[in-house]
Amino acid sequence: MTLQNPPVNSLSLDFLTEFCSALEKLEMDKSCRGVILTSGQPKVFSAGLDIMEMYGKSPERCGEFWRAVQEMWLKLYSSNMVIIAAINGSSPAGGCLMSMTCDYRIMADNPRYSIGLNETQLGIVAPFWFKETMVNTVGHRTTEIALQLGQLYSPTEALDIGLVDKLVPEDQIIATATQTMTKWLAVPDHARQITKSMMRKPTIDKLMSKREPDIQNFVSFITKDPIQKSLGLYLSMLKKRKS
Ligand SMILES: CC/C=C\CC/C=C/CC(=O)SCCNC(=O)CCNC(=O)[C@H](O)C(C)(C)COP(=O)(O)OP(=O)(O)OC[C@H]1O[C@@H](n2cnc3c(N)ncnc32)[C@H](O)[C@@H]1OP(=O)(O)O
Repeated sequence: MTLQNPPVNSLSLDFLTEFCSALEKLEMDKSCRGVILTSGQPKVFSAGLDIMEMYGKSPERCGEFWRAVQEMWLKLYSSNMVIIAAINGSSPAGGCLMSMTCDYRIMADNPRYSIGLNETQLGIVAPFWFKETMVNTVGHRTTEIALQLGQLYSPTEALDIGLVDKLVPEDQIIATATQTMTKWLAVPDHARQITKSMMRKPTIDKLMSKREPDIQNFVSFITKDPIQKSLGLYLSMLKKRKS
């Protein structure tokens, strides 16, 4: 699957809806046992959640958006398929979350790229299921530091902490992902799927049982004046950096 939402694959409501429906089709296709997730945009895997979906929007729309974010995470994290992330560009926040839901992460070895959950840098807070996905990936202490600082890691740093599994030159990323897929698909599906579910189920069940309160919590947090102000400042910083 190639992410195509120019310019930076930000995760808007429309894009998330389309992504989930494409993933569902693959999930139901018995002949499809694995997916390589990559970006069709230069330099960026995904810029994370579309900030415009969280800025100046009605509570109803924010709620609809957050449900789609939850759906994307649930579909990816609980997939029966082998999902390999070929991270061919920067992958902050929601982009990092998406990568962490995959079974294996291969990142292009380019020091200009970065990956991490940088929410606190925007004045927002990574919800419990973002946090738990990271704990499940890199452990509790590293997550605590990473989340409080809103740390973005270079590919080498990400490999050091286990946030990605392998670095390769960018032009070898798909070939490496394909070789890795062959190895993962050599394991009998049922045994691998039961094992994957055993590892991830507690986190998935937790969100499933708290979906509505999680949406309410997001809406009440994101629509607060100081949070809207922080997002506005961050957006203008992004635009200024460009000029
Ligand atoms: C209780 C729970 C409460 C809250 C939880 C909410 C959770 C949120 C998780 C998130 O995912 S928040 C999003 C965080 N994302 C970021 O901080 C990434 C910001 N973007 C970048 O750092 C860079 O754009 C990039 C490294 C991804 C790519 O850099 P570059 O190739 O130089 O592109 P530009 O910076 O020039 O960006 C092009 C264009 O795109 C706009 N843009 C970038 N990111 C986003 C985004 N996430 N949402 C919306 N728009 C984005 C950027 O402003 C530029 O727009 P122009 O109009 O100036 O072209």
